[in-house]
Amino acid sequence: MRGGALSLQGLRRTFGGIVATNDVSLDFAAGSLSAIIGPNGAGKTTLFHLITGMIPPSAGRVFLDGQDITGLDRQAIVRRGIGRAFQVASLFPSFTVAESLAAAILTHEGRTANLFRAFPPRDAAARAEEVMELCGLRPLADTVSRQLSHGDQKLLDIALALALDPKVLLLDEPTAGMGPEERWRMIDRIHRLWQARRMTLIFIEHDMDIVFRIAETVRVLRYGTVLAQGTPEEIRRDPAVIEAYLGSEHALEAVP
Ligand SMILES: Nc1ncnc2c1ncn2[C@@H]1O[C@H](COP(=O)(O)OP(=O)(O)OP(=O)(O)O)[C@@H](O)[C@H]1O
Repeated sequence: MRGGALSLQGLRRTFGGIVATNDVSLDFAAGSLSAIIGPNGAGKTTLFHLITGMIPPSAGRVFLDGQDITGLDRQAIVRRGIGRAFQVASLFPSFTVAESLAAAILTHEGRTANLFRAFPPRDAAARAEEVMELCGLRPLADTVSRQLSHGDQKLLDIALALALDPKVLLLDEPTAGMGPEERWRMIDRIHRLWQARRMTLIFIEHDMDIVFRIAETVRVLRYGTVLAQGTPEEIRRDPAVIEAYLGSEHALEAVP
């Protein structure tokens, strides 16, 4: 089991007069797969920022495997095992997929001095191989990042996060900007990654079909607070969720 147990306790974050996150307490079991949903402005992305140390909470605490990680800086939190897919593929547009992954691994290990050697050390290269294999990026190993399709760039972003072997992986709208077919391919890929690695996976998603298809548990945010949480079936039938967010047609849909 590679997953870590994540516990959020009373997380609150304000921006001036705006309360983006208000007393959010949520538990994510080690190795679980959860979706976070909610209308625009519900505080989903802010919650990810608080978990990853991008911004400090105004109140509340974050625990990973029982250890308080509140207030640690981003790098320290990454080292503790919380990963997040950022749009990083485009940061090194002239690196190939394999080079980007090796660079991410070396940087993570604090061996940045080695970054510009002609060949990365064997272990970094081997781990880059492994992640490429896992993500289906092997055929694109020698492709320069800027030449990747939008979907493959997003996949590389996920691969870069995975290369650091996270216990908890956060994905913020991993299918944004994709057509229907590419979207399902991506979701299928993410689901298989989770099955292979069993990290704790938490993703923000607006597409309810995707959420209901793959999430084990769904957490619903509204106005910065937790409106509901439960299995997709429970959420689908929750009157507060139906009224606030989903619309009755989703509640009545048959599960595919
Ligand atoms: N840096 C910031 N400064 C001021 N207000 C902010 C900041 N970040 C977020 N907010 C506000 O906090 C609230 C929650 O925003 P957040 O981006 O977390 O919501 P979200 O659920 O991710 O929305 P979306 O689905 O549109 O991405 C919003 O009212 C937003 O305007």
